[in-house]
Amino acid sequence: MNNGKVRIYELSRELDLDNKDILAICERLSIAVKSHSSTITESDAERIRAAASGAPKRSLQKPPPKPKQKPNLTKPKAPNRPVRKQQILEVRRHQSSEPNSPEKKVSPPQAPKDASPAKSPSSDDLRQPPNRPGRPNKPSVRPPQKPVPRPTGNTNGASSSGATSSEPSDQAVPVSKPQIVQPKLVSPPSRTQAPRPKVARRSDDPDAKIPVTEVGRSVEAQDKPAALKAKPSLKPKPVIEVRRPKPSSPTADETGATDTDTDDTSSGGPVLVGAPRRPDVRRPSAPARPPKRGKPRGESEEEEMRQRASKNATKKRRAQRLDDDDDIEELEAGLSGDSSATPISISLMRPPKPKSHQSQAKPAAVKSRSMPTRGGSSRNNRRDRKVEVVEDKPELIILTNGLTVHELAQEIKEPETEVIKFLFFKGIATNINQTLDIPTARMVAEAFDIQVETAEAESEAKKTTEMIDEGDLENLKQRPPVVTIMGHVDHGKTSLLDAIREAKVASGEAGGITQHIGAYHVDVEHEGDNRQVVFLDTPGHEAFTAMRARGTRVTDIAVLVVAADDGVRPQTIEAISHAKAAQVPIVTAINKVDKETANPDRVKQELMEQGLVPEEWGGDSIMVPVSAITGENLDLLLEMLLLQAEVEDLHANPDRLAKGTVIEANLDKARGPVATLLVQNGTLKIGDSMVVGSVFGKVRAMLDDRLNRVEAASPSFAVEVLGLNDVPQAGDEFEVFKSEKEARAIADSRAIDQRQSRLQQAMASRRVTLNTLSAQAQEGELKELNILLKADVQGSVEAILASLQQLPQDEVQIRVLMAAPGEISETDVDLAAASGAVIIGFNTTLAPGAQQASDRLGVDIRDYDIIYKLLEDIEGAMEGLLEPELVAEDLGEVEVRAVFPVRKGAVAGCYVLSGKVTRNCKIRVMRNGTQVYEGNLDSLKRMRDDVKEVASGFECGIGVDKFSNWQEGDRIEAFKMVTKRRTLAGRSQ
Ligand SMILES: Nc1nc2c(ncn2[C@@H]2O[C@H](COP(=O)(O)OP(=O)(O)OP(=O)(O)O)[C@@H](O)[C@H]2O)c(=O)[nH]1
Repeated sequence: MNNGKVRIYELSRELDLDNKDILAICERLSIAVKSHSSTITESDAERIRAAASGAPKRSLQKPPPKPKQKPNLTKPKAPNRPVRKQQILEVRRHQSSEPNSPEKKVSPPQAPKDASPAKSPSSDDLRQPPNRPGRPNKPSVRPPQKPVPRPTGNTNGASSSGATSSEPSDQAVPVSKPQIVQPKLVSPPSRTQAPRPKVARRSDDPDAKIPVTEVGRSVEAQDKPAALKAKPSLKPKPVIEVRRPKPSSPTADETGATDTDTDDTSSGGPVLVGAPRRPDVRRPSAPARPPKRGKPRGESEEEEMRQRASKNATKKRRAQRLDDDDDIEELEAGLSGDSSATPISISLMRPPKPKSHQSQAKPAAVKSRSMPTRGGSSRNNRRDRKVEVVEDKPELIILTNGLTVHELAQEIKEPETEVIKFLFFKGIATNINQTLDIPTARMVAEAFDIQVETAEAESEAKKTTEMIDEGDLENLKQRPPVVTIMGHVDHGKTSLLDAIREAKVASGEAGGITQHIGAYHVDVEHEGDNRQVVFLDTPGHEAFTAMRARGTRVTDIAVLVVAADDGVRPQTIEAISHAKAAQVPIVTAINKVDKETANPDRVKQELMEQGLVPEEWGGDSIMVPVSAITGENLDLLLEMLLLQAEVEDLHANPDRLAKGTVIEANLDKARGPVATLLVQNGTLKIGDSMVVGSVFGKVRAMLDDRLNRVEAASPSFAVEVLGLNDVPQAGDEFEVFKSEKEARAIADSRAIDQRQSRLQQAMASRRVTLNTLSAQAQEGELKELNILLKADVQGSVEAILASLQQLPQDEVQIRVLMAAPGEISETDVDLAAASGAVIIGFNTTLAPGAQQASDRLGVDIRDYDIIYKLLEDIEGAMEGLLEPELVAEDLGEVEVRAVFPVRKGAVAGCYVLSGKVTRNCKIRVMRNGTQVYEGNLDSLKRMRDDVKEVASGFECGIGVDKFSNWQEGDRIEAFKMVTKRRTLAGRSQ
């Protein structure tokens, strides 16, 4: 002061203001001053003091809670004010962050231009880190700072120790570079006590979880805009640690669950300050991905991360919408074994299709058609190119009758063309409307790997059980056993049956007269009861197979007759097979034990080889040594049959309409159609309306085997029935119906079916005929070789047929009338004779009578045991059917040595070089290697005489009517045309 005057610069020093600030105040207060050396009155000085008291001071280092944040007031005035300079540096560093920095997004500050500090190494160091995206802000190197009191007055005395100390101090602190972190602004003391919420909150990134850590607070203060930091009332911004959401717990993430997330430290330390935050793009667990094109690496990573997060959120929402979360989880698990990485991986994947789409993607019915092994490659190629909706091929079809090619193709799910093609290769020309019989249809189906069962076979298997219905179960009563006698020829079947009948039937009948009706029932005393056994009388051996097969279907027990002196023979084995196939128990009668040569033990031994082990040898097969002549053990045999019947537990319901089987049938001249019916269930009565096969009948009369008229026939009894409209076939089933009308309707229906079947068979037969009468045959171009093939086994048959197909059949066609395993029978000879066929046997024998028949009918029977010999003969036979061909046969060679003109022309004087030349032979005149004539030799002379031929080494004269241009040196080739049998091989060349 000076005489009540105060100079401006003194006042500025007093007020710690710049002179120009004082001058400005003076100007504002209209105090006339010129410079800082001007004087003013004390009163003006007071006014200035008062005015200056509201103005900001040059230093911002004032104690909290009143931080000075105005940039224009924080401009450093001198290097000795590092605190202010560092404060400004801090503000500038933050404001100068890159545009994409999250800080700017959160609170876009306006960087104060005047806050730029003077360039200094320290400021440079501090400026760099925050501007690098993804780079940690090094919060850990900055200890939590406490407010530093604003330095007052001289700051030169500031020591570095004070700067590094974390203790609060009221003294001015000359801050060295590390201390410039201005902890006061970042963490005011009042805020250090603030509770630190442990609640993670969601940032803009829905997946980010934001726990709070104390460490990050200093970082927050660093990065916060200065204007924001200056707000006294500003609550402490928590340092936010962005953690990756747990991919395996999307639900918790969605609901903001925090208890688990706050403990997760695997994703790295704090990376961003303030909220909202973005995820740390540098977290270690994030998969390394190449930056996208056209974008800076950091930016692309950030964008990619954002997209991933968005996709992930979308994915989760989709997953929640889907009912089946398991699919999503499975997909996620399948995509990445590391659950921590699944969110990103999932987001990059196509979302799983809904299940409905998946099921439609590969419908079961649609498949690429693969061809069977048969057929040409062209067909396969065609099929491979198209995808069809096909049904699965059946493994088994059941045929009840013949069917057309079209129907069969539908059954086996194959194109008609394939069936037709297959049959064509088998030598059967068909079209889709032609009917195939069951064997042919079976052959076709089996060629396409489909098994075939016929209704007939099915009924055979069920025959014994189908006779009893469920309704019969309550009324079942014991019935006599039905017994069939089987065995080899002359082993005594008839004798045994007669012996039993005579002993058990005739004895009780007047005169002992019985009638052959194909079945007999005998009375047997068994354990005090009068029991009965019904025997089916098998026909003669010529029809043994069919009737025995039928017999076993209706038979409860089979009596196997084996002659004790002959043992097991082929028909014995066949009978065993039939019985076993029908699951009929066998009781063996070892017959003729009365003979001296009888050896029952040998028979038993042989039977053991066939699987029948006698009881006395530890097996379960009943074997009774009997004699039909002496009657020995006949009672024992019957006893055994009844015991076996008890084991079989045979029952039927007599209280119902009858069902059964035809045993025999014939047309009696006096009585009309007659059939022996075996009642297998129910009771057959006079007047019953029945259907037998396809024949209607009304029972007019019934006779038993003792010529007794009977009114009713109970189960297991066989009766001869009169009253049928037609003769049924043995083996047909019969059934009684309640009303005649119903029976007639069913019979008519069956008759129609049967006629249709016959018609189909006839058409099938005619089809073969049509095949032979092809156009070529009609024109005489096609010849046929009819063959009837019999072989030992089916495999041989097929092999031979396959070989025959290999033979060329362009002109001569092989027509196989029948090919089957088995011996050559008399019937085969008849068929061959009727068809003009040759019988080919392979490893088989002739049935009795077949040879005589073939001799009588002139049928050629060829037997082979080597297949190539068979084929050779077949080929020879085919060649025999080929038209013979004319071939030139050389005779000799003649040289012309002189030409003699004659009246009509010229004759050649020749010399026979080789061979011979004959009159009327054919010649070729060759001149210099060229043929100049070919024709007949008309005159041949030796000397002046006509001769028939001239041999080699002699001269001769040759004249030709149509050729006289002879020249010396001509060569004459003499030859003749002969017929030769053509061969298949030659023709085929
Ligand atoms: N010694 C003796 N001879 C018997 C016996 N049984 C049958 N024979 C004789 O054996 C021969 C054949 O008897 P069949 O009863 O005709 O034999 P089969 O098995 O019925 O013959 P096929 O009807 O042709 O199959 C006859 O000459 C019988 O006399 C027996 O027990 N002892």
